[in-house]
Amino acid sequence: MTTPLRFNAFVMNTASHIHHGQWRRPDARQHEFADVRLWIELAQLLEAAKFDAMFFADVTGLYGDADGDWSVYVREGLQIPSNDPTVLLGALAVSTSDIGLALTSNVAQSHPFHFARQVSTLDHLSRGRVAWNIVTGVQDNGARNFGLDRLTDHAERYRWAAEYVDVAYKLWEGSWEDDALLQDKDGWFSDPTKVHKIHHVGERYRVEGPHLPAPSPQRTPVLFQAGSSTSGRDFAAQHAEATFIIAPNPDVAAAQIADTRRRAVEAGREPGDITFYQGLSFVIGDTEEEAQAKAAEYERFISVDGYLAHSAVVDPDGRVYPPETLLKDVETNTAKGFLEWTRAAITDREPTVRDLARMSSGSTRVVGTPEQIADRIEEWQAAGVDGINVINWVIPGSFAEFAEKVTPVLQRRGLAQTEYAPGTLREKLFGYPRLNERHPAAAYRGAFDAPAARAEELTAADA
Ligand SMILES: Cc1cc2nc3c(=O)[nH]c(=O)nc-3n(C[C@H](O)[C@H](O)[C@H](O)COP(=O)(O)O)c2cc1C
Repeated sequence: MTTPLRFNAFVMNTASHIHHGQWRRPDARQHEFADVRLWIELAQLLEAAKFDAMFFADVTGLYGDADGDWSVYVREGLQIPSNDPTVLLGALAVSTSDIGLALTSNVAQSHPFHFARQVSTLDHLSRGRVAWNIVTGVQDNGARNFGLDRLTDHAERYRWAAEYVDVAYKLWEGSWEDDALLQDKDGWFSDPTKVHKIHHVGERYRVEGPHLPAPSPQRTPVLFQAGSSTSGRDFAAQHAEATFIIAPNPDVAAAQIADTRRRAVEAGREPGDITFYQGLSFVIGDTEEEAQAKAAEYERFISVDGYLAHSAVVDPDGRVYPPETLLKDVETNTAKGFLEWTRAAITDREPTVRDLARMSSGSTRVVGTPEQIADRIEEWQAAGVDGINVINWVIPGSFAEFAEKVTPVLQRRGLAQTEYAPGTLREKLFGYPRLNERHPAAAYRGAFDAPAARAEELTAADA
């Protein structure tokens, strides 16, 4: 029995997200990203094709030695200008009914009390379709935009993330009991004995509570995570319901999936508690020759400067390493997972920073007919991948073409859903409404017994 894979449209609220230079193509409309109609049109196209979610990446600054020459980002529209995906998801929530809405937010950009409230609000607005891609950030400039001197050290970023999600779990899962909200026009709006302060006191945060929103359909959003270093895998193993990887090939993916699932079991979860989404982009032709010709056409628009800048591997002082630097000589504080993947994929020699940049653009590209693309996707599924984050070349064209030509082939093979399951995003993806009992957030259900007031005190006051 073939298991359908999950398909997310991997996008960003900017003109040049991953495949830099493609916004210049005549058929590209990603430069219209500030116009909500572009996104509503795309969301409805994806929903008609039964995509599982729109997955918005996001960053809070510029890559590389942005305090040096950062003109490349501005020239290339490389994630600047960019708009906030969290705000955009509100508009998409009211323009769709079933597709998931995933946003990326890093732990330095928003206080967890405020972020938890934003997410609960979106989960209410979308009737339970929000997901959060937990990231720790990758940019010195992105950190300096929030008062830090530079990007926090890699290991410390994950410790920070652990406290951040702890605060959010307490607010989402523990502050309000399930039957606290009454809305009784003859009595109380909510039962004060069932709404609790969380009194979080930690290394980075002190949060009294209670959570201001009443429980949303999912309470905790579906939890994605992106980060593939060993620290990233440990974090994913403990917290993620789904993790986003961009492995260079199915063998490297299989090894990472097995390792992360092993860590999940060590963390008290089950191997199936965590799913894996591989990032892939597609060049589709009715014939192999047509696909190859289209790939050559995309190559014509590629911005090498953009790829080098985006994969900017910076040294601890924030200086971008020269492209010919051997990766074994690189000491970086940013995304270590990409280095590990490059070194796992290129084993006949020591790879360089240029190899990493080239891999970022090419290794995830699948070129062929719809049937050949479906064959490749089956190979990734055989490696243990549960879903695909579809990376676009052009918006909306890349997704329109995938939906028209590849999705029907996948559906015929049982590799893509033909209908949405009922319920919230978590129910659609995993078959149950709340985080399961093995997730650390579950420990906070009923954990705060100091109600706003004791029932007997209130009864007396009421008398
Ligand atoms: C596939 C993938 C996608 C990522 N997307 C983002 C993103 O959209 N925004 C962001 O700030 N960081 C992103 N990151 C990096 C994360 O911030 C991560 O927490 C970390 O800094 C790098 O992860 P690693 O060193 O564990 O691989 C991504 C990392 C990976 C592997």
